[in-house]
Amino acid sequence: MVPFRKMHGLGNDFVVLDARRTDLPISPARAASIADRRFGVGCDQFILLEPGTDGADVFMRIRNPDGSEAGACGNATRCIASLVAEETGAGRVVVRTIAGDLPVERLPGGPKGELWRADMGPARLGWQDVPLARAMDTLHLPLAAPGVADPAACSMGNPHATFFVPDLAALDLGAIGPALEHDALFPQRANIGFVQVLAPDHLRLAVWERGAGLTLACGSGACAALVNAARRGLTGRRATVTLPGGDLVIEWRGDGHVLMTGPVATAFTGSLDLQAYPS
Ligand SMILES: N[C@@H](CCC[C@H](N)C(=O)O)C(=O)O
Repeated sequence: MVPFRKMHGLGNDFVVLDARRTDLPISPARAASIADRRFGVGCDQFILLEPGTDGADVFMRIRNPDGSEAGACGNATRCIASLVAEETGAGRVVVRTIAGDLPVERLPGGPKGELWRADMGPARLGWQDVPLARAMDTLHLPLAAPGVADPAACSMGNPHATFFVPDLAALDLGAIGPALEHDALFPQRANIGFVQVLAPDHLRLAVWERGAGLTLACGSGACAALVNAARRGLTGRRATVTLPGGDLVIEWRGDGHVLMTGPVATAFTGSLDLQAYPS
């Protein structure tokens, strides 16, 4: 039996397995079946911890419930930093992903007395960075679906497109999300954000996540939403982003790095029999 921890950031939930000391045979298919909400434990992202080296405290491998690998997961970055900090007592943790090293700090605040602030790295704004299928201005993509049009795109280590809408509640996100995620403009598919600007320092956001569908919160999506809103002149460079699961505070620093502050939680721990899931 292999121990796991179920964590979440604002209801964006993760099954976390620890392969730092013992190698664990986790194929994409096995991760997907553990992530299945009916036949497995169930989660929005499956997280495998591997040893950190050369300045990183831990390596975090991220898989969506369809088995695909992601370069970034903002909510999991905070959760994994808090898990490592619990072990070491450190207030600062460097989480490595396939997209880069993300320093995370513990701060006082929030209902539980602590929040975690992750430096999610620089927002990347070129069409090749997202990536998009061909050269174009990432501030205006030729893409539309019923009720939405003209998104902006950027990469936060994973691909994001952000639509700005007058009324988020009026959209049927489950109906329009899948086609947008798979549009031919996105050779690696994309996470699709839908943003209602409430004030120059407050956004309401819902995200149809690549490989996962609608989630209660998407940290990298909140970073992309603030960056794209600021690029469009709709907000300043710091805003509260209200997601279905709660609030994140996002700041796009002058050097291009994006800081994300929010809570973490452990829902429960358990153990699972890996052999019960396809290899
Ligand atoms: N929930 C995440 C993003 C997870 C990865 C994403 N679905 C992708 O495939 O890029 C977050 O909090 O950022």
